[in-house]
Amino acid sequence: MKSFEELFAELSQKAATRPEGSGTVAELDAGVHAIGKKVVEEAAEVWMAAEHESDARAAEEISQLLYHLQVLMLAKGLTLQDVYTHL
Ligand SMILES: N=c1c2ncn([C@@H]3O[C@H](COP(=O)(O)OP(=O)(O)OP(=O)(O)O)[C@@H](O)[C@H]3O)c2ncn1[C@@H]1O[C@H](COP(=O)(O)O)[C@@H](O)[C@H]1O
Repeated sequence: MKSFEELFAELSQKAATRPEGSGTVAELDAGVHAIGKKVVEEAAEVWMAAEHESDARAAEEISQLLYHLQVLMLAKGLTLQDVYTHL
């Protein structure tokens, strides 16, 4: 288990060091357009799980959406502070 901040730190490290086999690196290489499509797909899965599946499934889908949002932030060069400033 990890926090939002801990995941962002881990993904930032992956983006910088580009380890072999990292799905994050592959997704970053696919670019903003592809990552954006993944965000939309995951958001739809969150909606479907929240409406039709268990709370546990909804939580899992939400975690995946948060992951893909963080990858999009990294692809755009956005920091946590850039986002938090709007909360
Ligand atoms: N939290 C996540 C995470 N959430 C979702 N995903 C990715 O998002 C996909 C979402 O699953 P779906 O079932 O919706 O997708 P799918 O359509 O079956 O998958 P694809 O065919 O599109 O890959 C998963 O297959 C993962 O590729 C994640 N990939 C990585 N992480 C974490 O990110 C960190 C870095 O991971 P790597 O870069 O892979 O080392 C690690 O701590 C991981 O636990």
